[in-house]
Amino acid sequence: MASKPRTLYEKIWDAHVVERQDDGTCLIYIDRHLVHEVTSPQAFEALRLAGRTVRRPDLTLAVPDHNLPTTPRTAPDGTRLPIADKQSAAQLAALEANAPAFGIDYIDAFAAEQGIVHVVGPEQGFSLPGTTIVCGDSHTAAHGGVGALAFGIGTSEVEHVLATQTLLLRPSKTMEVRVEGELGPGVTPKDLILHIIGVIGTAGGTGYVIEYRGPVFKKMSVEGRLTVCNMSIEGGARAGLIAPDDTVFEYLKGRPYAPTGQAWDDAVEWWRSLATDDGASFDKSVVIDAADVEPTVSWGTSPEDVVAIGGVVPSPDSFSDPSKQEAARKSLDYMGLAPGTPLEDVEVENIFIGSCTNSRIEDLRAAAAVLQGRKKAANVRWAIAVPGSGLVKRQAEEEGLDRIFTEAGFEWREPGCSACLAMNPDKVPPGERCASTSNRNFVGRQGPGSRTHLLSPAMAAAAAVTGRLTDVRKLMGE
Ligand SMILES: CC(C)[C@H](C(=O)O)[C@@H](O)C(=O)O
Ligand code: SF4
Repeated sequence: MASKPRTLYEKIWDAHVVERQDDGTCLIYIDRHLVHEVTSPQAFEALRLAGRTVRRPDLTLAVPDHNLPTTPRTAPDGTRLPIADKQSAAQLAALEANAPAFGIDYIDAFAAEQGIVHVVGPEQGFSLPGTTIVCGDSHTAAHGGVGALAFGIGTSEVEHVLATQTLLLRPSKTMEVRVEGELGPGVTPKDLILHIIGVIGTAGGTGYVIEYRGPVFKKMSVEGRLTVCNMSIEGGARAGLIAPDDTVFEYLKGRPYAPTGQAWDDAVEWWRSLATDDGASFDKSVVIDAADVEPTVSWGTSPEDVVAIGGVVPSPDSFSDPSKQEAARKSLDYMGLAPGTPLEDVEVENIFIGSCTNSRIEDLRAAAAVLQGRKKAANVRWAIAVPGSGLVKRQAEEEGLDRIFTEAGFEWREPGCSACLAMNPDKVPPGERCASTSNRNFVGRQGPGSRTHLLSPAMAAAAAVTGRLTDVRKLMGE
């Protein structure tokens, strides 16, 4: 008898069930565990107190990112500079001590490979198709871009995975986001995922794992796929993933943690078999026409508060749901915006190009293409470009992108989470706006009182040049 058609998610899930309980809860094997400094100290401490070891240190990789300053980490004479903030320093020191104590691979703050954990995983070939990947971090969904089932976990689960290499989980429902057609010029994967979240809402994916399907994703680079999957959590989903294909295999081949020789060939054969079967059904399906996606920006304090750049700040009354009306009123008050204002009239004082959503080489290239031969506007006080990893930084420097950024008036920084969230010195001052390529525009996200507008790297570069939110297509080909 032919087996029932299954989705990509179901195939990965089934391949990792260690034990299934009567109520449907499963003990799931975890293939890869990424660790950063913020959510790991208590987990390691708990292991220590219980006298436990890490079950599979070889499947665990640690790297600092959130608390690191992005200014130079060493003095000109090579001395390592101290971290001023006490809590940050303590968390970084804990990771630095815990990794060798528990025998875990550790990329330290001074290594060329250091970077944001979600940039480092795929870049090192640690994140592989068909694997289960966890990290004590909500944006772990990013790794779904290489066809992994990847999701964020809490600190107590970090401890559980460290100790057992397994997790107790209930299966998720399946959701398909199918994008038909082709994205237009100047419309990027970031615009697409902002648009998708605008359509489904921040609760649209709750209880689901999303599979992004359709011709747009087949043509999309790995970098773009990581951007899309990264923000699945902003649509409420547990994880997001895209079927692995030759684009992914070519990207991963030869990377340090990727399999080699016969093991590589065997892996590719299995990876090819993971695509959702014809006839498999999803619990929910959303269809998006790529032609409807424009360069998109956020106006409020939730990632679903998005509008095409040619649009206006919406009126709270335009929402039918009374709680959304109230939320929109509060958002607009916080953001200092009046309904009806054209987005292109909104001035920005800060530009942040970075974060695990948009700090890969393609993102920097897209921003640099807009900035080439141009300068930031006089009202733009602070503009920073923060590569997602030391390897991205080096590649960008080899291509001369750092000079394009600095000549345009940007600061060229060391890798880290930076101004994505206010856990390190990179902050947006109260009341100021930031055109930001990150993934969250929550109240206070980039510093107390900061006002975030989410957008793509090309759009952030356009905003830097004009000092206002700007349709990048107007600057293209000029
Ligand atoms: C600090 C960390 C736990 C947090 C997360 O889980 O995502 C951070 O990375 C974020 O983006 O808000
Ligand atoms: S870059 Fe931002 S979203 Fe990504 S892990 Fe760091 S803080 Fe979280």
